[in-house]
Amino acid sequence: MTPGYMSGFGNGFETEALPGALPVGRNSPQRCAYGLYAEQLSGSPFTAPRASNERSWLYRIRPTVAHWGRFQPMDTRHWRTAPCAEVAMAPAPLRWDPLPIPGESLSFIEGIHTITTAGDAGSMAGMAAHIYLATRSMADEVFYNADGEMLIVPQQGALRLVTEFGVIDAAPGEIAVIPRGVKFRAELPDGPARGYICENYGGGLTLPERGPIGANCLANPRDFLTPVAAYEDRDAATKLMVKWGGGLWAAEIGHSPLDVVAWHGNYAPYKYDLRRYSPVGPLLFDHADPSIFTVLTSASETPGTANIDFVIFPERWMVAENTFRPPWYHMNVMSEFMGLIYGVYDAKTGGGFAPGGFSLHNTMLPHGPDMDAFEAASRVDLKPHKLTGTLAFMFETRFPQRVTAFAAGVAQLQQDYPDYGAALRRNFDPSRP
Ligand SMILES: O=C(O)Cc1cc(O)ccc1O
Ligand SMILES: [Fe+2]
Repeated sequence: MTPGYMSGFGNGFETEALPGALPVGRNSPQRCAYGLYAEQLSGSPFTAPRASNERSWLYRIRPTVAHWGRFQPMDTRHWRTAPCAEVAMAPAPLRWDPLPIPGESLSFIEGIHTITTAGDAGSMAGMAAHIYLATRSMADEVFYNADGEMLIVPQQGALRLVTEFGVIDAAPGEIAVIPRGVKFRAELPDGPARGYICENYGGGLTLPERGPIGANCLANPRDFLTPVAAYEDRDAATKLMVKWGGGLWAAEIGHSPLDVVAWHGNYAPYKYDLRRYSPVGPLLFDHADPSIFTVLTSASETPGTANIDFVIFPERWMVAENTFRPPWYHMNVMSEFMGLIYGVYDAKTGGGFAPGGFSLHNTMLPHGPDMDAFEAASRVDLKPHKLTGTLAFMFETRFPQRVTAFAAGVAQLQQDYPDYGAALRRNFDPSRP
């Protein structure tokens, strides 16, 4: 089965898997078609301004209260939630080799390994950066996250996300976003899978303003795809898992809660192919701030200060004249978690930043190109040059990120990375302007 999608970002969508399942011109008829129940899922406060007001109406076989049970606490394994101060780490740049996918049986949920947490989930501010390592499809298990929205970045192996709203297939190079409160199961159509997750405790991810860029380029709304309604009518023992208040809880219920026959609204999961991103950049000289490559942003209450920016470093032409083209050396009030989906990242050509690996350049910690990248970029003949076959990304947040005990202790933490700066040679010669 190939999932069907509707195009557009944040549209008021409507979709029905059975004809006439959606009420016409109203949300709550006295009796819904086919004996369905109507249920509203609100992603924003009822009174949020129109531009940020998010809700959908779901017409389902049973309302969520009937999918409910007595929840028992589950082992959270390697999943952590902010605030989480497990270890004190000296200020240093940090980088990890890819975590291998283990041989043991791990579902998408069981395989979540938190690397950093930031802010405070209870205050609905901040985020966590996770790696997922999955070896088995979820079967008769459904999950939803009350603590945050999940931005999923596959790096190896595809995911099939069977959600209440419909089915999303996401392969490396694509991303999928599951809003807070949306139930889903993750299946592995190609076998073992690895990738990154940004768990967003704050306001929902949305498209950034384009400002003087105008009406086109960057991430274009029509490239975002939301699934058409698809439902399961299945009375079978099912484990419903909920992440709530930093804990994981499970209840046994007797039916699939993915039973939404029709829905309408603007609060729904979606996917996006990062290769559709149309970058805009420096055409003559200098290196622009990475904010030009923002795909999605989660606003905070302070204008211009994102709770999270999701930024990519895609294939693109480098044309700037008399310019050091890779990222400059810098210190940033925002903290930067980076991952590499494939290829080579232009600031780290020394081989230490591998696809599937990740790095953390925390609040006000200095970082920049490694020695190989600096030497090559300062001497290269500056012809127009295309960076090809590369896709890196950054989860950037206004909050400092705290490393988990797992990430601080794992064998893939590169012990020598904090010293890469020391390899940069002194070139100063006062007699040579
Ligand atoms: O540190 C990094 O590699 C990410 C980054 C890239 C860039 O082009 C400018 C600033 C920045 O933080
Ligand atoms: Fe940076």
